[in-house]
Amino acid sequence: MSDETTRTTALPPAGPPARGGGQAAAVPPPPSPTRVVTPAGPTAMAPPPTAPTQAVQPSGAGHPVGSHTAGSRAVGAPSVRQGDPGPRTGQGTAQRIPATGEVLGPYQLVGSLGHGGFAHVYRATGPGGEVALKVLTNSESGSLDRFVGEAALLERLGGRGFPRLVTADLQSPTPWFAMELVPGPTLSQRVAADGPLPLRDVLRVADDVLDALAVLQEEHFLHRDVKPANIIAAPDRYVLIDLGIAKGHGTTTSTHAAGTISYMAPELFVRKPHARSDVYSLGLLLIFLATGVLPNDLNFAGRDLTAADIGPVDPRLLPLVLAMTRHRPEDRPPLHNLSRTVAQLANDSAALDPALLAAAGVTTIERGLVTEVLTGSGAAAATVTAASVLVSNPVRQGEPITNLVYDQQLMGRLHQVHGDGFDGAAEEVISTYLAAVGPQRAGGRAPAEIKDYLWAAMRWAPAFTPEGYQDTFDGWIAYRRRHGLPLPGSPTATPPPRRQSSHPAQRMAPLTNQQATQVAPAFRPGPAPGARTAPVPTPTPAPAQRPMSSTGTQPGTPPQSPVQPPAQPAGAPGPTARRDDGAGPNDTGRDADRRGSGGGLGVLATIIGWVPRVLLALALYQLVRLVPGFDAMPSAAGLPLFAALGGLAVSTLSLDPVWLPRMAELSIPLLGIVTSAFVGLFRAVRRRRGGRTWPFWLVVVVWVIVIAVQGAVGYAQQVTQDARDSFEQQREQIQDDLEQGVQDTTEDVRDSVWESIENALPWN
Ligand SMILES: Nc1ncnc2c1ncn2[C@@H]1O[C@H](COP(=O)(O)OP(=O)(O)OP(=O)(O)O)[C@@H](O)[C@H]1O
Repeated sequence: MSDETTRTTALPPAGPPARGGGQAAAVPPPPSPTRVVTPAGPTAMAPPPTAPTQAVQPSGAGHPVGSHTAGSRAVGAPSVRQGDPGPRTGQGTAQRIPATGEVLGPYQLVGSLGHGGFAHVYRATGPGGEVALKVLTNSESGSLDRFVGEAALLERLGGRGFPRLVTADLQSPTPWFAMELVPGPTLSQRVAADGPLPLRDVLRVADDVLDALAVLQEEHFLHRDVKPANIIAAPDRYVLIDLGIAKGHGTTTSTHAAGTISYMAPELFVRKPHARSDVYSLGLLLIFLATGVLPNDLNFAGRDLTAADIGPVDPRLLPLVLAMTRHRPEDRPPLHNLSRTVAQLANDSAALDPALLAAAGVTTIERGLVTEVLTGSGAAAATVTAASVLVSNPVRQGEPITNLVYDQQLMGRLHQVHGDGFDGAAEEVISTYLAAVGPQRAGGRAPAEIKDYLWAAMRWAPAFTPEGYQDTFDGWIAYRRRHGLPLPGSPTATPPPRRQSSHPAQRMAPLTNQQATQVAPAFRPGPAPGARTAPVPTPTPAPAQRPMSSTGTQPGTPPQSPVQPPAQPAGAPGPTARRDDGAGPNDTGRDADRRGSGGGLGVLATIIGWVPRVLLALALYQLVRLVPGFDAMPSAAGLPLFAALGGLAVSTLSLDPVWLPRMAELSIPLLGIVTSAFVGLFRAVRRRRGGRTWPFWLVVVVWVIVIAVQGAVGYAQQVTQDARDSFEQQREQIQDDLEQGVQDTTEDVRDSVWESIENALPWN
């Protein structure tokens, strides 16, 4: 657009040497080794700034040319946020998508290269030749910051492993930046066209991407969206693109998990980026390149991959990809170890160094402090892409349901029903889940719509139900029961083993994006089309929201809840096991049962559920009373119930009646233990978690200790008093004896003196 005020930034011909071998560029070297900023026009050249440095800054009418700090490095988002008074804020306004032929700054758009949920990328011609021109087309909150951040980071990277930034106008009503045009298809296009790559090419991709990630790591950034569509296969190298959601290590400022779900590392689902999160995605990418498919349902498996999870892959590659995709990020090898392993593989080295693939301590560079953080939500890229496969009512980023993919409880259960081939049970699982967490999470969407969205987001292909079973929740339960598989809600629930069914139809090859797009809208014949438009009902009493089949499956069998944790073999770690510890914020199974208890039984359950809590409070109160100084507080043990129980205990155990108050006191926690155990039994029958008796046992133990200490102290006091009394007695006795002795002696002396005197008198 000719009326746009444009800043043109001509960068030096080359930054530091490209680690990824970035020799070839579609953009010829710019005419000046220094950055040139012009207010307008493709040819106008402003005087060079005072320092030969690069900076991406928003420009425009509000910013006089050269007002930015010369010599500063990448400054992007902060400058825009603080100083942009322009007409566009990037929030709340729809971004225009430019048409081919339009002019942006000095560039004319000659064709589309592709687009994501965030931006459109065009082939454009301008001064210096052809460029890839990226235009922000997403108007959601934070998009502009993200876009500016991407341009700033590209500039910092200077073409090392990534396209080199050429020019930017980030303050235009249609923000854009021009970068080096990397010729070639993306790796997803290449695999779609040619099938899996030979090992040699897979290793070259690994080598180049590892180099690019190392450069990023030096800048303390993660890419967070390593996937085939984000790597361009140039004739001489593989170039990583799309830094839109790159983020400083260890930051959790984003309110959304980010990345493309199929390739996302498990820790990103809980928004805890790790320095080795990209390693995980790259490991999956290599598997995809080598086999043409992604391993099945990784995100919620909660364990490391095994060879059985991966299609036929060159045995030399296997240890590498298994190490890279370890579930715990700290178990994955660091980048430099991986680079060395890849080099060994590429050189056909006979002996791989296994130490390189072992878990290694976090390196200094990985621990690097966050100095720059690109702000903004990265979830848009993944979720909008996934949502876009829905034909009608496309899901938009920001809808409540887009966060459901990050709910481990729900997704763990869906992963199970899907894995068993019972996609038809999913709607029931979802509706029960919504009844538990609140229908607002559905954002007015019907369970069928949500299911479609989740299936598309997870790239899950339609499953085939085993013969002889109905594709319903009840059918799933019947199937699991028949095959001796753990059932939902079993008290011994631990994660399910990854089951490779012998049923060929149940082996679900993940789809490519394209396949998912084709399949997802019509993947399931179950719900009638009308059902898709029926929104989830607004809150109604819990019993009405409970799906019919969750109240019973077969005559004489306990009811199953679709989102209850499944029973699984003991010892296996995983998402379900984590849920069972009861500490998770998404303990929807419990909630579901709480809310889903029907009618009078539900009220009864609630009342019974509170009895142990009241008893525990009373028992703790009594404990406090045992502390010297607090014994003046009124005792709950005097209540008729406890007094009667105390009396019963004394008579049954034939104790001294003096123990009556103590036994009444002790009856409180003991009654708590009994009621809690009963509640546990009651809940177990209703498939809920058992009652907890340990707090009462704790009270009893403390009570016994306090009483024992009190007894010991009392005994010691008694013994001391007795000893003191006896000593006193003895002392008095001795004193008496002494006094008597003295008196006797005195009398004896007196008598003998008198006698001597009398004898001495002359007249005697
Ligand atoms: N430098 C480049 N040279 C050539 N083609 C490019 C370049 N950058 C991007 N493309 C093409 O444009 C497409 C979209 O680019 P990019 O992934 O950066 O957009 P996006 O909107 O950020 O996507 P996403 O939604 O994945 O974040 C790419 O798949 C690629 O085909």
